[in-house]
Amino acid sequence: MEDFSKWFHNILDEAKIIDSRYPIKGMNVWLANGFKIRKYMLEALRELLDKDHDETLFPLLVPEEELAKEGIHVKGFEEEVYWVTHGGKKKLNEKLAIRPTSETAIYPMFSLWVRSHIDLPIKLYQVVNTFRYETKHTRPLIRVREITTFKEAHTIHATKEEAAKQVEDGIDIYKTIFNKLSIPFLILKRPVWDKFPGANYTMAFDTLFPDGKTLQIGTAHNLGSTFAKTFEIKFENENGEHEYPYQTCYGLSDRVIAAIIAIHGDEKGLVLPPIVAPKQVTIIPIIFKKGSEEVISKAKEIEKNLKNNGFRVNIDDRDLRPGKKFYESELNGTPLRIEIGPRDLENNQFIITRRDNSEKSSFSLDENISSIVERLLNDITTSLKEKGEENLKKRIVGVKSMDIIEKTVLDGNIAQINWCGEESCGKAIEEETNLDILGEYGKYSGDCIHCKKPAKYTALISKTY
Ligand SMILES: Nc1ncnc2c1ncn2[C@@H]1O[C@H](COS(=O)(=O)NC(=O)[C@@H](N)CS)[C@@H](O)[C@H]1O
Ligand SMILES: [Mg+2]
Ligand SMILES: [Zn+2]
Repeated sequence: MEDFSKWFHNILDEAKIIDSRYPIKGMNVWLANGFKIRKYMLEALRELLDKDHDETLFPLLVPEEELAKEGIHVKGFEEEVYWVTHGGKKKLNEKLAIRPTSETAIYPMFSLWVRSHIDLPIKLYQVVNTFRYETKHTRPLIRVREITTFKEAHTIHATKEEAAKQVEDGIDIYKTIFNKLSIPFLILKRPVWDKFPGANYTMAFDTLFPDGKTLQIGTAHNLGSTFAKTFEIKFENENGEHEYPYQTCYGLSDRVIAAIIAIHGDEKGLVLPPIVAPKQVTIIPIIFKKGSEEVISKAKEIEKNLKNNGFRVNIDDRDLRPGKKFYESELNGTPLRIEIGPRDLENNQFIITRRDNSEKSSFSLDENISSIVERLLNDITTSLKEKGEENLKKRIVGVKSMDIIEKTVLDGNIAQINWCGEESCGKAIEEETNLDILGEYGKYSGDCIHCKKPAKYTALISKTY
């Protein structure tokens, strides 16, 4: 809890996820191991999105006049935008923004593409790097200035109802991907003062880190027709009238990788859900002088069988003590480790150890090893998810009076409080506790914890990144 930050930075280094020594603050290098985890996470995400979105790619740079068009939006980002002002030695006649997010790159093109209702809906996404000159404390993967893994989906619809449905679809996609990644989450409607600049409302996914702080790991926004009006996006409906369409966008980032590392990791290192593990099984042959050829050939046979069944498997046959190999496979979060030595051959067995709960079991070499591995990997995914959800649920603590909110949060919990729902009261609560209201969370009667007026619902409040 207390030195979570030290643990987190160490593990990024020792498990070769990123190198944060790049000479620009908030910008880091993806190392091979981390890059694979990111690759497999994006593979799973694309598989979901590609069902009914088109992947596209828009330019990195946005003309200043486009960025400035939507007043509230630009207000929300003006402190964070990086600017390009020169081409070589020549001063550009118009400043170019480096996208902090891509509404202002994409929507001028929507205005060219959308003419009639038959052009709708459009559902596209891109996976790009975006840049935000974050002034709050930057942290690798958690709060970066180059957001390297920014998946942003943007959709446009003929009716308000369709747009509202799309926000729900975006939420379902995020539920599915976070469940696949065994990341526990809460879904909350952000208070009006904390929604995405230019949005009608923002639905956010929060998860809880071991240090008791919550991290917003994804958001889905209903943009209404605000941007359509600003960017002159209009369509001719069936009766030949011109209407403004309705839009949504939903995004996630490098924070998803941060959550996988932070929530499941332990003192030995990473604990990876199989879906993103660079190696899902590592075979460690226990070799002595005599009998080593049989052990190696059996290991090769097992490796071949697992590879043919689509598992990411390797044999660690380096000339190192087994203990060192165990240590490394645990540090890297490899879900399953197979040990096989001369005595196991005599007993016609092999040993499998799970990384998530260190459970060791032996199996006969005559059994179907691929179905054993398949079952164990599924068990790991499920148990990581359940353990995470259980811990998160346990950490939501009902609080009845203002003066114990802070203590509750300092103990690593999220406080659930009665709230009247008034903005002024909500902001006063945030002010007094120096915490953030995450949003509405469930129905409740009783009085508001702060102003004693009748509560409209309960809200969650926490320390946030
Ligand atoms: N500095 C940052 N570092 C890492 N992740 C970030 C950072 N800023 C935002 N994010 C993540 O990016 C997600 C989407 O960002 S956002 O501002 O909420 N929404 C958008 O930009 C919309 N255009 C949807 S794509 C956030 O939910 C958060 O998880
Ligand atoms: Mg921000
Ligand atoms: Zn109140």
